[in-house]
Amino acid sequence: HIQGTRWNKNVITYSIGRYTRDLPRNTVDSLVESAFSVWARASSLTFVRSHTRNADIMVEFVTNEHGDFYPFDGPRGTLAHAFGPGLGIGGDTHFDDDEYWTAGRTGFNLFVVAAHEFGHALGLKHSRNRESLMYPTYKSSSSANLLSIEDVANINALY
Ligand SMILES: COc1ccc(S(=O)(=O)[C@H](CC(=O)O)C(F)F)cc1
Ligand SMILES: [Zn+2]
Ligand SMILES: [Zn+2]
Repeated sequence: HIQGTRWNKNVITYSIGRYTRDLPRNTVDSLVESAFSVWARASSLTFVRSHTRNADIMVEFVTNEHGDFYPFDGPRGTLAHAFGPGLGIGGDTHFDDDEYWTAGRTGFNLFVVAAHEFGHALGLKHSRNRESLMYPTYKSSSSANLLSIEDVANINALY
């Protein structure tokens, strides 16, 4: 994902394309909004939802081959991916719809995975700190605010 390192603006738009059938649409909308607000609360960034396809961050649920060079892999394995900041596909965030997406502790928690992916969409890399949201492996953290001190420091070092 060869992209720039950061967005050159503080107001970032997102839109939601194809949805999953695992959850009601308005649940997906609110979990996505909550995942963005985790980063908004910790930084000077603001996220605005748009209903056009030319938003900065396109959020979609897709399976297998889906038009970029990173096809998904069926159930388990890769859960999602996000491109770093940039024009076009930059920032776009895809969720593998062969996973079972939930708002709770079964399946994969959409809020937790989205918050991690949006970290990548903002330009953050993985952390080696198990407490960090940007640690490379999934765990269904129940805590309302997922960010570690390191995550807050990293997003503020970037913006
Ligand atoms: C905590 O959030 C996540 C952890 C691990 C993943 S992942 O297992 O899909 C990961 C992709 C990623 O780190 O974004 C893997 F390389 F595919 C996604 C979100
Ligand atoms: Zn993709
Ligand atoms: Zn990651």
